[in-house]
Amino acid sequence: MPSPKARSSAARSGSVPCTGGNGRYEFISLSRTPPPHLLQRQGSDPTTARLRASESPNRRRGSGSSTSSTGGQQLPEEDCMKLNPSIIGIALSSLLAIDLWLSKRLGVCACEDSSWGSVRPLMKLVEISGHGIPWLAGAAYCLYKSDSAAGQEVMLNLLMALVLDLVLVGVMKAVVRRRRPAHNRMDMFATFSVDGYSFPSGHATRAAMCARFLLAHLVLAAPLRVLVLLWATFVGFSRVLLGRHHVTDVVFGFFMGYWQYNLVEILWLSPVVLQSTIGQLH
Ligand SMILES: CC(C)=CCC/C(C)=C/COP(=O)(O)O
Repeated sequence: MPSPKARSSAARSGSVPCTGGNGRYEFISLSRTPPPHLLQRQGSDPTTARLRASESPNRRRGSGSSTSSTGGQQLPEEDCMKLNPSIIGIALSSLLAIDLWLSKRLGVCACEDSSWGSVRPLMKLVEISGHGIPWLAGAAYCLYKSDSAAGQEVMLNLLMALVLDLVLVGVMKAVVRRRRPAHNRMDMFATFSVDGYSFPSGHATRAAMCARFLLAHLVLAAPLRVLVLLWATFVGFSRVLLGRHHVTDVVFGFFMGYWQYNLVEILWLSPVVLQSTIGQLH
């Protein structure tokens, strides 16, 4: 019998124990060609037959060209690479499971019968405050009413930012196609077809982007700055409470909105650029 130490070192080195003709255990390597007397017996040994059956087609074909060295042993590259995706896969599915569980637990305003169903109307008001239509209409109205060049510039760029946000979120939703939580009631007003999808939360991206925009260009008083930050956080949180989104949709949405504002700053439309563009059009 091999000692436990020998057994564990065999497992590490990728060899399997099998009995030789004299009844003693001999170790054969899975990645090396075994001696002929063992090769003959492998077909009849159930353990080795199973292991051979689970070998990759490349290895079965005897392809020795694609190898990498691990601990002195030559292992096929594909075996080394399989390890990482499985670790990432396990981490991702664990995160997904936690996300689903947490989102379900937090969806306390998903319908009137839910545990916090009585505050659903309030949550829906918060939802409207982060909806695209009031923001687009508000920015367009302020642009129309503004009589200073600086005010018009800011409002025009806010409009551009809102349209950019709708486009980027729409593309992302269409690519990822994550379904909304099962407990969500699809009773939102004015939605695009991609809003049937969940990832990322459009309200969260808009809230994060608009909050940065307001803090940078409009709101100066400290209490109002705090209020803007609280509003953005609450808009994101309300998405999960209403059962509209998973937690990860909102967290990603906040990051995406924050990053979108950087893009808005890069693409900023200045009056000089606008005038020269209009001049070229004429
Ligand atoms: C019709 C317009 C102009 C915007 C749609 C806004 C909307 C309904 C986004 C969906 O947000 P969530 O992804 O957070 O549910």
